[in-house]
Amino acid sequence: MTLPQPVGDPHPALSVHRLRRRYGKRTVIDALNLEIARGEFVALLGESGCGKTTLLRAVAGLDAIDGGRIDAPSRPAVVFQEHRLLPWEPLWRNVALALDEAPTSRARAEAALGEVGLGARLNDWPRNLSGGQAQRVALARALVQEPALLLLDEPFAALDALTRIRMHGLVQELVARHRPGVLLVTHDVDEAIALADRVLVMRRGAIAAEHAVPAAARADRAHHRAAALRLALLAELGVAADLAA
Ligand SMILES: Nc1ncnc2c1ncn2[C@@H]1O[C@H](COP(=O)(O)OP(=O)(O)OP(=O)(O)O)[C@@H](O)[C@H]1O
Repeated sequence: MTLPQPVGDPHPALSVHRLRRRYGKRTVIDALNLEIARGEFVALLGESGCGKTTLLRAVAGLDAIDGGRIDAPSRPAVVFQEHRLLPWEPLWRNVALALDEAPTSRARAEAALGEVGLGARLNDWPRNLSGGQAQRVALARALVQEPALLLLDEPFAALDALTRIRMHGLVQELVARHRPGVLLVTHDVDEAIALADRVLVMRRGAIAAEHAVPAAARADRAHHRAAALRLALLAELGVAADLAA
């Protein structure tokens, strides 16, 4: 007897089926479907107000939904645009608190801070950190939980260009080591191409387009395949092609 073959990943990091979210009478997310495999990096682009943050907050369990289903194997970890560190706790405790006071939480927090290059600052305070360093702590706090799904809501948007490039390198390293599924919300087309395996374009509350990112485009932003993808994404985002040159 031949059994039917399963479709897609049998144990995805995230599965969203016909999600709906309303604010009052306005439908902001409408019948949205999304699946992210373990170890897959997905970037979500879309013009302001199309519903990206609403989707991310629903997936994080921070907001109610009005219809459909969200399945994730465990609680996702989230990094926001602001670091959201507790100013009265030293860095190691800011990270350890994500582990609900497990007996090993201090050692694990220290290891996680080491991974983001802050192993020498364990007892320092959030007020003494630069914006990039604070986002490193936020990343350590997310990854120490060993999440199956990592949600990144424009985590580099407030950083200067050089720090942002360094953070891209760090995130690539960390994701390669920990292999969570990742959903990155960003406004930056180049950031999406540099980091993601797959880029989604959201429009009016649903996924309107989807592109796999060729490895050559990810590795080299000057590669012709990166340029072609960039133009296609900008066109889908409604940015005129002459601006994209
Ligand atoms: N709490 C709320 N109450 C009412 N409307 C809301 C609320 N939160 C968001 N909205 C509306 O829902 C729509 C989607 O908002 P959302 O923040 O998800 O967009 P976005 O794509 O993340 O935008 P941006 O890129 O500017 O962050 C917007 O029109 C917004 O005004």
